[in-house]
Amino acid sequence: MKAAAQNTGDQETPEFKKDEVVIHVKGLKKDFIDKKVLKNISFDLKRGENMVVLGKSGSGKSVTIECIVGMLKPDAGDLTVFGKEVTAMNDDELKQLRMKIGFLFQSGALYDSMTVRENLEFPLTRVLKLKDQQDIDKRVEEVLDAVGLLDAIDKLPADLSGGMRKRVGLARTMIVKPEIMLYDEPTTGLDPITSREISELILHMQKKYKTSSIIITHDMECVRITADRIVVMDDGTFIAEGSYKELQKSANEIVRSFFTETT
Ligand SMILES: Nc1ncnc2c1ncn2[C@@H]1O[C@H](COP(=O)(O)OP(=O)(O)OP(=O)(O)O)[C@@H](O)[C@H]1O
Repeated sequence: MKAAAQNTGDQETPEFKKDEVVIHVKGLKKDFIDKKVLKNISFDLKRGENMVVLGKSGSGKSVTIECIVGMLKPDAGDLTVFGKEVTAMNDDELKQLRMKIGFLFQSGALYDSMTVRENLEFPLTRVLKLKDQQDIDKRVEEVLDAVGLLDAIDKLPADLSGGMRKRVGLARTMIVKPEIMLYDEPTTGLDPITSREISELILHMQKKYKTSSIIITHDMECVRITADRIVVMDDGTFIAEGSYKELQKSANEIVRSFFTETT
């Protein structure tokens, strides 16, 4: 059997400034009426880096991401994306920001009545407002090739497996070449082999498009394959940070509990 790919942190063609910070978070706090959800979150995401966030259900992972894209307003702390304070952005600036950030939701969220090609054309014509059909065809074919699904170009989502739909969802997000990718449980609901394929694809897309990513997952195989760096969240704070190998040996019981099934 082929050995699974693993993130070595090496970039194939480092055209970008090494160590450039794309997301800077310091002392982030967010309360809801009866609950302090984010108590003190700080991290920097660097260009081209895959950062995995591990944490129990309800620890505040999704709330952190919702603050980053300006869907939720933090109560305190610094939060800059590409050097700009998110909380100070107006609607236009937020719209611009969101064009540079791709989300991959659990469902993949494809339009059922559209073919794969039409699903992929949609962000090009609606978001990027492209008109040149040759350019559109080229982009659609390139991204489908990257996810290994060129043969499925004229199929409807209903004719694809769950793993294939997830691949098309990833292709549809990547087609606008977002500089930052946010993955919320990308392998949930998939069998182990398909999960591994999706994880390897996330790694492949990082290398091909030089994206910076935050990956929320409980799938430790996905963590092992994709992560340059892992942060562990518990009760609204980060309690540990390191590589897979480092955290696997952690003395902290909560941190180690994530790794017990795979060691
Ligand atoms: N809009 C909201 N209003 C009130 N409470 C919220 C809101 N969004 C999230 N919460 C609460 O914040 C806490 C953290 O939620 P969050 O979705 O960030 O957890 P999570 O770590 O992503 O969990 P999971 O792994 O289950 O997705 C939960 O107690 C949740 O109920």
